[in-house]
Amino acid sequence: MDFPSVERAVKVYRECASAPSLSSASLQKTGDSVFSVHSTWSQRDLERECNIKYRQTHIVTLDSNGQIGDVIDPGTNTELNSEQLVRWSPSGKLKAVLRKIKDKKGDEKQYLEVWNNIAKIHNINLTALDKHGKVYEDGEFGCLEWSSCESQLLYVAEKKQPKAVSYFDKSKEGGSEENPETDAKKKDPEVKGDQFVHRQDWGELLVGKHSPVPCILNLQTGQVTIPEGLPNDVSVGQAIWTPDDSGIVFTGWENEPYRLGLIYCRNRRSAIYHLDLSSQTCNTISITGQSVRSPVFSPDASKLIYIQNSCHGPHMQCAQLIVYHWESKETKVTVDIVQRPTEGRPFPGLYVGRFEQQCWLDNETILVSTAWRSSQTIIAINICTGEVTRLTNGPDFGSWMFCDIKQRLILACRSSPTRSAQLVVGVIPQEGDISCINWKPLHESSVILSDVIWSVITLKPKTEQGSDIDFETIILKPKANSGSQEKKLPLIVWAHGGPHSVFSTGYLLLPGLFCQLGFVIACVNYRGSIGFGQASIDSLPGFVGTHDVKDVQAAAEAVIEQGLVDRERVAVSGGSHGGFLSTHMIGQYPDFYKACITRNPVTNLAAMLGGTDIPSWTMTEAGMDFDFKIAPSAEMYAKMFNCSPMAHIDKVRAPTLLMLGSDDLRVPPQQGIRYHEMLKARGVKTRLLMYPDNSHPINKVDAEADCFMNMYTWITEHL
Ligand SMILES: CSCC[C@H](NC=O)C(=O)N[C@@H](CO)C(=O)O
Repeated sequence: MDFPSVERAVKVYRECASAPSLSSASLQKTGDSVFSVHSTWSQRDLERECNIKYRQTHIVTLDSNGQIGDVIDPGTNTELNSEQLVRWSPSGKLKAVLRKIKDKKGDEKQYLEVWNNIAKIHNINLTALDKHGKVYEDGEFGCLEWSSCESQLLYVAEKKQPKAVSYFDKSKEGGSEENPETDAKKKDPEVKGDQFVHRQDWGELLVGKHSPVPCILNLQTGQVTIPEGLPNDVSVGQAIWTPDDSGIVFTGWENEPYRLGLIYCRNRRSAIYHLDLSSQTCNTISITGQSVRSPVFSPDASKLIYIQNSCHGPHMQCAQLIVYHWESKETKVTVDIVQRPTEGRPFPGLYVGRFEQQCWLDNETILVSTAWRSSQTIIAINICTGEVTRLTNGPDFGSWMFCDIKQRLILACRSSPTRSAQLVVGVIPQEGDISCINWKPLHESSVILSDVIWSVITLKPKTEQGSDIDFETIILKPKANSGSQEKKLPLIVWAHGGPHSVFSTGYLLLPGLFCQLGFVIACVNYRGSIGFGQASIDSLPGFVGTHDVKDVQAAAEAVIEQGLVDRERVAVSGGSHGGFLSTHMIGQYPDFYKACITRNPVTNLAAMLGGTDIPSWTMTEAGMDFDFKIAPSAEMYAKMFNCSPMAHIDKVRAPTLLMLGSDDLRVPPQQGIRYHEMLKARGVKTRLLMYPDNSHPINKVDAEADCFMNMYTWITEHL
């Protein structure tokens, strides 16, 4: 078959990959019925080989009926290159900015700035103060919070460690014997012989983040303090002020007995703490032995909410929403885990990482985005009754991210497989059905794939698979061919990672690209994906390599049955656990798949146990309980090996492209390297691409673009 040329693929990549993705967006009230919307975006710059960040501002007015009036785009897009965190003060009059700048010597410095509407009014060189290490700007621990009186800022930074020196460092000798007291005052404490002590960090994408502590900057004095009374052996993150600024509340993750990688893993043992700043006493608010996160106070300060799920088992789970009454200290589960959604009660449960800073519609209702089958949807939760109302459910956009709420004006970002991100605003009705929102776009999507159509099909596993849990597949088809019988198209079957994650019907870059180039794409949300109830998640551990494999195959067959696809030209793709599935598919269905492309695949769970930052994952997914002190037996290793793609290596015939990130701590590159070597030794065509300075996602701009072109040439050569 004639595939579009490589030049055409480059052109399509340039177009589709130019779609910016939203980093953050917030609403500010700037006058009577006038709001400004500030959004920051990230966009690939193929010429500079980096992601650029820029800010966009829109003005939204409300009419006399309180409905959206005008949307004004003053056209003030500005590139940002040094802002790490931005936070508006409660009054909206001040803006705090954490900035990272390289000095003349090339050393990185962090500054905390405060701006009013005219100019910068404070600039504190945090690096020079030397009270702590780097400030955390990530989505797991990071925070930047104004006290209610707007005179203090709370953030999280790496705890300062005593300087480690050699026993043989002569420059450290001398002074102390002559005048130990004055010398000690001059110098920070030094520890001899600790230079090479291993300090464990929080793993993949959190490298160098070991021991976060809360830090308070007093804007009047310019001084930073690290509060006393913090619990031992706990990593502090997501810190907020108590309503009267007398204390702080934060999430504390246990460091002991050792840290397990945190990113994509919402099952780490943690607790919500309250530290009283004057008495320096710290108490837990949540129950122990759970995984909790994201504490937020209600506007009237009477309630604190947070998210909770088990710290055992799968790495992503359906969560509970907990309400803690600040005065009475009573705790209530207001939204519980949903095992199986039903037709009458379709809400599949909560799958939430962190609440937005402003998530309260009023003192009873919060707004949050969550996975809902194959979509990402915004829901309103009445925290007193636990009632859940779905606010977004239209046919055109499958992914809705809640951004901010001011009064009843809601800001959201939506996308679909054929339309890249678009900011929208709406007014939540004061009375009646709160889901009746007239959404008004602030701009057009920057990329529209007009040659692609998409749909979602629901599939049930066959009876012999002993389960009645259904699953879904998102199908992308080239429009030109979608109704005709003329020429059958090649199919790429795509499996997501996790395994407990999900493809949502938002903008999907790689599937969209291949569809633009004439492929039918099936993105399979096999059983175990999030958004389908906890029973679906729990059905997979112990059956990886079987249930998920069968679901992926059933999805491929179902798409073929629709008559559009040539069953002789089917390829499979996926990264991470999706790579585990891709390599399983070519091992278990060697006649069916004609090519395989895979990113950082898990190929042998037994071998991965000793190399990954999350050894717990390998045991859990193989169906065994993880314990921090477990030393697996030969039987356990056998179990892990037997459910791995490597156990099927002798049957593989499909040409296989492996793309590996050299710095991946989650799935060590050796997983892919060994698989590649085994294929080579068996005479199976294979190619391995190793991307330096890339980790699990392989998302540096040049690497990602190269991955796509190699995927395209590999598939077109072999289908
Ligand atoms: C021990 S790594 C297992 C696979 C990994 N799971 C969690 O980190 C994975 O599949 N990652 C996904 C993200 O969820 C990916 O697509 O990279």
